[in-house]
Amino acid sequence: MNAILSVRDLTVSYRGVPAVTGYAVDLEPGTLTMMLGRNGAGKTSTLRGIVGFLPGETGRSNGRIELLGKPVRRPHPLTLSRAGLELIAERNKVFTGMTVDEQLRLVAPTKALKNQVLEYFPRLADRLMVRAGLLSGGERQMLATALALLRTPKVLLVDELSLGLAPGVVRELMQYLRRLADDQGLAILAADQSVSESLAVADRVQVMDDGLVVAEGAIDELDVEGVLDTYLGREKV
Ligand SMILES: Nc1ncnc2c1ncn2[C@@H]1O[C@H](COP(=O)(O)OP(=O)(O)OP(=O)(O)O)[C@@H](O)[C@H]1O
Repeated sequence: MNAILSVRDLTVSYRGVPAVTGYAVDLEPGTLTMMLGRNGAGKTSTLRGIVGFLPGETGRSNGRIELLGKPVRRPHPLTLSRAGLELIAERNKVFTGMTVDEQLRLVAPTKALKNQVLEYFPRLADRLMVRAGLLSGGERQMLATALALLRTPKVLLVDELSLGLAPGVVRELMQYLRRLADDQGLAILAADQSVSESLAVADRVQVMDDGLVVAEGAIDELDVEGVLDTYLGREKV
């Protein structure tokens, strides 16, 4: 096992009310793990619990986390970002008044890295002078992903990249995740509700229900039909 991020016994609660119990995952470089589950299943809480809540937030997490072989004693989004783990949050925040180029330049350590990241997102490259507030939903997700990549993470956690987007755009974004795992060797854990688009790109799948992982496995081992029928409703792949 060559896990770059390892999580065991993660619990997440809000004001003492548990939202996630006993979560575990191992992420290896170059792999894409998709976390599926209905609204309220605990996907966002799991990802937030891994990176840690900020003081003032109601969420609390507990568990054993190892990043690059080192135990993470008090997870905090900023320290983990510096250590190589980025969370692209649901309804991520981009600065709507700044152009795409201004935001990329703010974060990019070098122009070469900015150009390298833009190669993944030709649509963004075409919209460099556009204010982020005028981008489409899919383009905003691309910008948020590009900004995360400029911090050169080793592990990417992605929350609902597909939220509110048309299936064609979702497929495109999922292909970016696949390529980032394949080309850059990133270990990616992405929570999503777009089942068929997620299954099309995943190496492994975790299904969450009511705060628990209720099914998981490599994509070729998983009883997809059974999981769909039991936990995810009637959508067919
Ligand atoms: N800030 C919060 N305060 C209190 N309870 C919360 C908070 N955030 C989430 N919860 C609760 O935790 C549980 C899991 O929610 P979570 O958002 O993690 O699920 P999810 O699978 O990401 O759902 P969705 O797909 O709708 O975002 C739900 O019962 C939710 O009501």
